[in-house]
Amino acid sequence: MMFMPEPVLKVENLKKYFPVRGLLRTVGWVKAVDGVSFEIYKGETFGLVGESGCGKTTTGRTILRLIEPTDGRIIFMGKDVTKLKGNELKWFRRKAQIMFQDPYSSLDPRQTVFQIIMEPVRFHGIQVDDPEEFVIKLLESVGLNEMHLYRYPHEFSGGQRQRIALARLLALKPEFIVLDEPTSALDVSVQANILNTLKELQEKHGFTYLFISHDLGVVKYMSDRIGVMYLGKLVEVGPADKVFENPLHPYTQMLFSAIPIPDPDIAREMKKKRMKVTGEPPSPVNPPKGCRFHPRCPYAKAGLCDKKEPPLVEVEKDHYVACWLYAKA
Ligand SMILES: Nc1ncnc2c1ncn2[C@@H]1O[C@H](COP(=O)(O)OP(=O)(O)OP(=O)(O)O)[C@@H](O)[C@H]1O
Repeated sequence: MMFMPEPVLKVENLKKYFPVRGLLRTVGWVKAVDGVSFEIYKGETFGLVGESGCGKTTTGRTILRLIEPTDGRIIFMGKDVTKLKGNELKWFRRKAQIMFQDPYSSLDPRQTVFQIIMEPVRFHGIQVDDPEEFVIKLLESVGLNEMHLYRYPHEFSGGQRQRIALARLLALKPEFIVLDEPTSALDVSVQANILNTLKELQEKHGFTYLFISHDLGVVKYMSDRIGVMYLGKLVEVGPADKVFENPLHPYTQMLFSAIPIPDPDIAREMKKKRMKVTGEPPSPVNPPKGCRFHPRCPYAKAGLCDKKEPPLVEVEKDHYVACWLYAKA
C-alpha cells in the first residue's frame, strides 16, 4: 500500500494522568499515558501492543477525545483535536471512529439493526435517498444481508454483532478508526474472518487504523508499523516486520519471547537475546523510572535510567527504541 507523506494523525507528547484519591485528597497519579508521540499515515495500520494496564486503551480514547488529555497535542487531518468545538468537533466525531472489544454491550438491545445503523446517520444530518437500500448496502459490505435488517442484537452471534457495529461506523464514512481489541471476545475462527473484513474495507476505502491488542499474532497480521508500550510510554516503534524480526528493547524481547516463532533462524536469534524477567509489571502509580528488563545492562546498573529517561533513537531505518543500550548517554 502507498502511504501519503502527510500523516492523518499526529500525536505529540500525549499524557493522561488519573488521580488516585485518598480519603481527603489526591494521593498520587496513575500515569496511564506518559508522553507518547507517534504518527499514522493514510491507509496505514499502526498496532499498539503491551501488557494489560500499559495504557493502550487510554491512548486510543484520549486521541478520540472520549477522555480529555492531561497534556500534549493530537493533530487529526491538520486540525488540533484538543481545540475543536461546535461543527468542527462534530466533523471530528464523524471522521474518527472507534470499534470496541465487547460486541454485547456496544449495541442498544431495544433497537433493530436498521435503527442502530441509521441513528448516527440522522444525528450527523447525512442525506440518504433510500434509507433501507443504504443500510442493506452497508450490511452487504460487512458480510450481512437484508434478512438481518429488522432483527435485534440478541438474535446475532458475537462476530455478527461486531459486523453490525462495523456497518454502523462505515455509514459515517470515517477516515480513521481505533480498533480496540475488536476480536478479543470472539472465537479464533470468527476472529480471522473479522480481521480479513477489516483489511478488505481498508483496501477499498483507504481507512487508517490504530489497532490495539495484546495479541501479538493478531497485531503482526494486521499492522504495517507497531508501537510497543510499557508503563504509559512507547519504548519501541518501527515497521512491524523489523520489530518482530529484530526486537531491540529488552521489554519487547521479553514480550515477544512468549509467542512461538515459526522461523527457526529467528527463533534461535531471539532465544539468544531473551532475558530473564520475573514478576508482575510494576504499578503505574509512582512507577519506577528505570527499566527492570535488563539486569545486566550497565546503564541500568549505574542507575542512569533512574536519573534520565532514554530518548527514542533511530537504530535502523524507521526503527526506534528508547533504551540507553542504544543511545549515547
Ligand atoms: N478512568 C480511570 N481512572 C483511573 N485509572 C484508570 C482509568 N482508566 C484507566 N486507568 C488506569 O490506567 C492504566 C492504563 O489502563 P488502560 O486500560 O489504558 O491499559 P491497557 O493497556 O489498555 O490495558 P487492558 O489491555 O487491560 O485494557 C491502568 O493502570 C488503569 O488502571
